[in-house]
Amino acid sequence: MTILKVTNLSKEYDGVSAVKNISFEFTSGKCISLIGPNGAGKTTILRTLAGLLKPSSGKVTFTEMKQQADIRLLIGYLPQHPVFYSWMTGKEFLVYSAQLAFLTKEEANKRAEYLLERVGIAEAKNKRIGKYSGGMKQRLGIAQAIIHKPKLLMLDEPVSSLDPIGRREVLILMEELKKEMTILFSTHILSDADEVSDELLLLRDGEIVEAGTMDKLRRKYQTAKIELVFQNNLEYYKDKIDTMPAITSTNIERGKLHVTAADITQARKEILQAAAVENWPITDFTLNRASLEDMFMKVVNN
Ligand SMILES: Nc1ncnc2c1ncn2[C@@H]1O[C@H](COP(=O)(O)OP(=O)(O)OP(=O)(O)O)[C@@H](O)[C@H]1O
Repeated sequence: MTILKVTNLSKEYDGVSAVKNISFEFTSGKCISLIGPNGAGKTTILRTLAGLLKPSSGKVTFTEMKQQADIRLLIGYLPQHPVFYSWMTGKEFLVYSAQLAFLTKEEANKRAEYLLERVGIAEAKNKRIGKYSGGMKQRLGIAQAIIHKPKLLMLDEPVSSLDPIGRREVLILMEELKKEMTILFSTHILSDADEVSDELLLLRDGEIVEAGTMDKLRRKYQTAKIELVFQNNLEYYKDKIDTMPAITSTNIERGKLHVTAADITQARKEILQAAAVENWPITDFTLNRASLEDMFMKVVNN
């Protein structure tokens, strides 16, 4: 079931066009990532969906929202740089946040205890937030964002500022939470998106350049890379490989011939057949798939 529908959304800041006429919709229960380089418009989209920014044009519709209902009841939002009162303990902070969300003191207490467990920081509940690690702060921020049981949780770059341990903790938490709610999060790292999201929206300069599942993207963009080392005459073999139908590009770097191709099986076949027939002096043949980051660069720079 569709939970959110965005139609022809645009946002301009004093003549700067940050989001340009984008449309998409989400099905409930999915985890969707907004991916794009710096300045692509991720934060602007999230802030607009959260009701913190007014669109210049276009429409955001939450299908579950009753007329006159407050959008904030449906959404939990964790900004890229959340601000905490570092002198408060984690528990005090959540109780305070729950009371701001109109829970009674007793309910707030119960919800805070539950969420401290849920996000895995119960042991540190009476420690001051100033003493928390980056990963713990981020988990506390997520607990605060879901204090009022929203249907849609939006996280702006939730793992970008974390070290590998903190990053792992938060990605695991997101993996668990996505069973309970729809999650939309932004990142500029494709491998994070690959790990937790079901669907991706790839942005460049305020526009959606690709949308769909990671598998779809892989099929469309992933290229193979072959590295070859020859005993001699590198240039000669480069010219030969260049003319093969499956090969996209070749270049020589530090004594190695780097070859890219869309169809790895076909490329390997063409090279190895020629090598066998003409007895090429190959001393090394390495086959790699391009990394996710290579793929990201390809999509955003297209
Ligand atoms: N308050 C503002 N006033 C003017 N321009 C802004 C403002 N906020 C963002 N922009 C511009 O809008 C564009 C999109 O910015 P936005 O922060 O949404 O991108 P982003 O993808 O979240 O980037 P990052 O990864 O750096 O956070 C950029 O060109 C940015 O400079």
